[in-house]
Amino acid sequence: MSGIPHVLAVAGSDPSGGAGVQADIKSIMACGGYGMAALTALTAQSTQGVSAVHAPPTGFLRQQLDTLASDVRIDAVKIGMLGTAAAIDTVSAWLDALPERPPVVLDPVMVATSGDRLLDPEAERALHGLIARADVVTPNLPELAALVDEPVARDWGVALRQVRGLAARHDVLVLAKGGHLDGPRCPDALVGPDGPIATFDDERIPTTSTHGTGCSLSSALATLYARERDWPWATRLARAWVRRAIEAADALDVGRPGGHGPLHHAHALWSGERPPRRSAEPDAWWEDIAALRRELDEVWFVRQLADGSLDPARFAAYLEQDALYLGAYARLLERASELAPDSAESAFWAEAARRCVTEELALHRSYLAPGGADDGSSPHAAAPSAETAAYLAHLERAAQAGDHAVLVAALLPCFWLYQDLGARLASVSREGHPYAEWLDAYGDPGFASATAEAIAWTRRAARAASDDRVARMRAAFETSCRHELAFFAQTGATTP
Ligand SMILES: Nc1ncnc2c1ncn2[C@@H]1O[C@H](COP(=O)(O)OP(=O)(O)OP(=O)(O)O)[C@@H](O)[C@H]1O
Ligand SMILES: Cc1ncc(COP(=O)(O)O)c(N)n1
Repeated sequence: MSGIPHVLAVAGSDPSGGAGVQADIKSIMACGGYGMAALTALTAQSTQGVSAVHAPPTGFLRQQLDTLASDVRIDAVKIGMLGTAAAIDTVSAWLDALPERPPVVLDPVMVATSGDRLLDPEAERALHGLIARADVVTPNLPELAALVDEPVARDWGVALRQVRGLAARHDVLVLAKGGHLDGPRCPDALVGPDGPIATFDDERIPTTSTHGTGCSLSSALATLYARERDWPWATRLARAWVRRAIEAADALDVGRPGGHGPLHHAHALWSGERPPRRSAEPDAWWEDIAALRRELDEVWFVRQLADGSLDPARFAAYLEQDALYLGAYARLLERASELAPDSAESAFWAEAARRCVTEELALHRSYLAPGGADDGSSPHAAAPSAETAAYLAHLERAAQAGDHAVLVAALLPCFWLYQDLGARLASVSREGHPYAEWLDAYGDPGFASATAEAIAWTRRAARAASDDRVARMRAAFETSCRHELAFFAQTGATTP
């Protein structure tokens, strides 16, 4: 494979170029794929609406699909307007006849933005058969309502419930789209039978140029999935790309006022950007744990630490555990130093281990035993909690495996999550705040630059690693992040 995925749009034609296969091909190209199209229907359409629909015989649709598949490798399929139950059945039968079914994104087009119908009402039932053959379905809210036979959702909670019902019914992923909601936000969610697996929430862009957003998003998703092989990532990238195409739409001047103009599909291409792609490791891991990071901000202990209302006894209990943790963590940093592939990196981890003991543990001591002896001993002989023990056991296992790349990935969250949280906490520090010294320490620029360096060494290790080792690095990183969350939550599991 050349690395450029072949993406087939099975959809209708929109001569105005904003929706349908015209939008599909533009989106596929902009997202780094080779675009192909089999036509299900011709529409007479402009930015003002649809004036006629002509559907070729379904035998001809099948012939387009078979002729293509007998020659060209198809890496992903996007299905859009189908028009009739007969076309739906034709596409279902063709998918079943393929020796290997490629990933399928189904945009169940029923009604255009202009309000014109693009699917026979009696064909809605037949769509369920095709949904069961798709990997992801991308209905807008009115389409979703028709598919679950309920009124159109007016709030996001209802939409998510409907989407989950559809996902469970057909065991598919459903992308719930908030484009049709009222209000200033435009949320989307990728939902499986067990609930959301990725959620997104952006501001609504004030514009009438939304003709073809659904077509463009689903084509971008099929293309980016074919390249990235990860639905949440492909969704994130596709949404971000569509959003920028909506934002850039005013650069175009297509159609008379009063209609719905197209997106600017070439917005990034014309400014010389490469097609969207997933960020490199470990930045990709960081984006993957966005929900966990939000959860961390909401931990009761963190909120009360920030506003200064935290009970000092609870803070002391946390510090005792943290001191125990840091003592062991410093030894593991030394192990990373021993395993490092060169002296520059080795020096970094050794220095991090030294700072961990001399600066961070010293700060703990000053809180736990003001004026106490600075003899390097642990400030308190508390026993490790279950959370501390579990986190350290995970890190010890990574160290014992002797794989430098996996160990540094496991050690990284203790830098990164603290630095990220610390930067926010430092901004609320003020004179007289009971935990000012603590907040200031984590907002320290020295700690920020050490974190940046730890990220850079991990990035270098990931670049040199095999796919399999990168997967182990990622798992080690994510597990450490979950332990960090549990660690913060341990003293605040119950509100006082
Ligand atoms: N005004 C807007 N601002 C920001 N994002 C938008 C806006 N309108 C739609 N979107 C986004 O565009 C994508 C398509 O959503 P939408 O709900 O409009 O689908 P659709 O109705 O199928 O599209 P179409 O307009 O092609 O029928 C979603 O990711 C949605 O969040
Ligand atoms: C051929 C064709 N396919 C799909 C749509 C839906 O797009 P939109 O809802 O943005 O009008 C359309 N208008 N025309």
